[in-house]
Amino acid sequence: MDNSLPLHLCHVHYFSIIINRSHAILHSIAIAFLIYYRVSFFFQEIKNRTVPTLPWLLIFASELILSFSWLLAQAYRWRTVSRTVFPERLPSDDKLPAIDVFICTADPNKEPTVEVMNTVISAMALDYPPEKLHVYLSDDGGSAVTLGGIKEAWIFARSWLPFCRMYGIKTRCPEAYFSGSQNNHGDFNCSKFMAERQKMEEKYEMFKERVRRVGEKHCKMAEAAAAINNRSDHPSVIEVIQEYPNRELQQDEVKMPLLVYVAREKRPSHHHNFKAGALNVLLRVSAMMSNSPYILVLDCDMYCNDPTSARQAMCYHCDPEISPSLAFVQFPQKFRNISKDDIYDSQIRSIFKIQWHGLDGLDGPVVSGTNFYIKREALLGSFSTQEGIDLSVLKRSFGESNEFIKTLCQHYNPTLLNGRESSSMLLEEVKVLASCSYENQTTWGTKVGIMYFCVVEDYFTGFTLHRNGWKSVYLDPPRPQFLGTCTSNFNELSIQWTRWTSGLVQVAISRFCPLIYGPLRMSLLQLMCYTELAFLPLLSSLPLWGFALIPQLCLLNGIPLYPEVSDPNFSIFLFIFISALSKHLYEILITGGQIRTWKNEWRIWMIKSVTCYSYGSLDAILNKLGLREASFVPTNKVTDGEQVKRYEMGIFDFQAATMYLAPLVTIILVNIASFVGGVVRIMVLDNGDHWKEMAVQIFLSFYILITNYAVIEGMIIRKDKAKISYSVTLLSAVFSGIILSVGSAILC
Ligand SMILES: O=c1ccn([C@@H]2O[C@H](COP(=O)(O)OP(=O)(O)O[C@H]3O[C@H](CO)[C@@H](O)[C@H](O)[C@H]3O)[C@@H](O)[C@H]2O)c(=O)[nH]1
Ligand SMILES: [Mn+2]
Repeated sequence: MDNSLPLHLCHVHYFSIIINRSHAILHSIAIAFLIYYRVSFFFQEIKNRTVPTLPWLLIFASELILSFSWLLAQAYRWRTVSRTVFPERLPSDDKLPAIDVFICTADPNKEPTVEVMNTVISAMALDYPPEKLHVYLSDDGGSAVTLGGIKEAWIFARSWLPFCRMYGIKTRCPEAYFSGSQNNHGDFNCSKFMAERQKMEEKYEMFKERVRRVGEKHCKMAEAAAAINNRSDHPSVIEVIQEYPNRELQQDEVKMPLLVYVAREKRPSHHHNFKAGALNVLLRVSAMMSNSPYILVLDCDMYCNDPTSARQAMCYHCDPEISPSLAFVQFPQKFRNISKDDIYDSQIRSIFKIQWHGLDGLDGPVVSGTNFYIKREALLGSFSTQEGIDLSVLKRSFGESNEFIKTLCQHYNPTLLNGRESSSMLLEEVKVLASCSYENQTTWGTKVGIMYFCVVEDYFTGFTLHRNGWKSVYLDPPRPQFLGTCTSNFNELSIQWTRWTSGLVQVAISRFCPLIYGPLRMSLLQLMCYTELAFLPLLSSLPLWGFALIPQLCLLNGIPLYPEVSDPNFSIFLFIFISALSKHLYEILITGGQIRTWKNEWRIWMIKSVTCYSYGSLDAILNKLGLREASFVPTNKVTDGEQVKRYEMGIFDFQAATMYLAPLVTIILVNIASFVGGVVRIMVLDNGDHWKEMAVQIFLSFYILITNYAVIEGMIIRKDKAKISYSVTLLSAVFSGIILSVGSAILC
């Protein structure tokens, strides 16, 4: 390696910085004018006021909250960067550090085994020395189907890995490779390659067939055993799928990474802490078996799409200058099933294309659940330098296992895998580490490992790491390193976002609230970003409810809340509106989006704010009051053909729980009523004199209606299965009637 050449480069986006900062200044000035306009109302004498105080106050509160949220979000725009790496400059293979890959799965019914095994195989096929790669699959379902599946995966991988290595295959997830287009054939068109490929494909089909049969067999057995649900009640099962290297390799033998199946013990009496709990078990089990200094975490549906990600991440972890404070390298979540329209913003565009790049210019992105290479030491600490540290202190933190505590010392080398006798001892020890009572009276999940506090373990773990002074890096190379399946229907999306927002708000309203827990421990800008995320659900849902109801109720009752069109103050509102829309459009266009992306993002933001963000916030508040328990319902990865088709065609699928639809439809009905009512009122009652005063409110209703035209269509025009059902519309009509009458009585 030539030491003079850097392993990576960081590009600061100066142009964006100039635009962002100038825009932030202009927009702030406009907001200041708005506040002045609203506040001066309260200095008028009460008898001169033409508008009741309550609606004025409410709409002002909505404007303030939204402005505050906007202000926090400016931190992401302060210093945007992107990065390039040079993996070819890494030291030779024998000097590379080892990596453990953690893959989590929870339910073979929602997470098809073949898909999970594709992720496992793609991870085994990473372009990294196989003796330095160890793949662990955590099965929270404790399912025989998954165990059977992983054994089949091992067998298939024995032929698949050499094939990929030999022909330099880039797409090493077999399903993606065989279902892909011609460009997957690589540079090899020779007949030998084609014949090999054909053979591989047959083997892959056989593999799938065998996995399917394992599934069927298990299904029958479970039926026979009266379908005892042992998902939440079973002992731990840990199996090394192939012991390696427990003997000398034969010359022609394929070098394979270590593959381990781990189902931790589950008992109804013990809280299992969802994915965070599973990852902490893997942290302990892997410490005994391979104890690699770096860990790649993957969701079961996120396969490695480019085998070079490990080397790319090592360009940072192996750089002695930044490595000491670097906790993890995060890759974006990307999805293979994003449609052109992406009506639900399933790709979470702004997070992965804008916000994380912004954080990368500060102290680094938030842990994003999957696709990150994290340093074991960042999660567990390292105790080599602190000699004389009391063993009992370590035990209080890490639990009773002496063997595990040994692994925390630097330069510990797990040797237990060698030899049959020691390996059965090892399996006994790891069973203890995977038992559900192991963490009792320890600091697992509170101080060490992945954090338990909320269901967004990723956000909270990232927050804790940054608060402890660690940094992170965001790497978004042109070829997606990992590809997953996104939620592509409204119901799943709502479930997922309700879970996320509930977790985030849980942090926001706790003692870990970034505003209390963060200051002095991290930079102001980084803190603003963590605050923005934690409060996002509240800061979007509250004002959006305000904007969707207050001006409308006032419009129906002839109360103006905004300046007249001819009033100079009108331009403040006009400016803020146009400034917000055009800045958003600018951000989308420079990151490769299109105008329709812009339209879709506005719509889904409005929809999510009044549905899942609201429910998530409520859930967190009830949780805080002790009225509800946190839950982590994994998303369903089994796709329904019709739903997929609708998503691809950009048609909303309203086959969702009434709970998610009702607020949305109610708001639309209120807006239709106020728009029609407002216009009629002005035309008929006021002979058209008052339109100037009411113009903004009429426009607001109109804007909400055209943006959400899809909902109106689903309610009135569509006849298909996925339209909004009459019962939902009827229920919402009742709600909107109540809102209109009670609201008018209170407000006006
Ligand atoms: O009790 C559980 C629940 C889930 N999982 C696994 O966690 C992963 C993520 O679950 P998924 O249902 O796919 O949730 P998503 O909403 O897609 O996950 C996002 O949000 C989660 C936090 O809510 C993060 O953990 C994920 O990494 C992130 O991709 C999957 O591999 C699951 O198998 C478990 O291992 N145990
Ligand atoms: Mn997922």
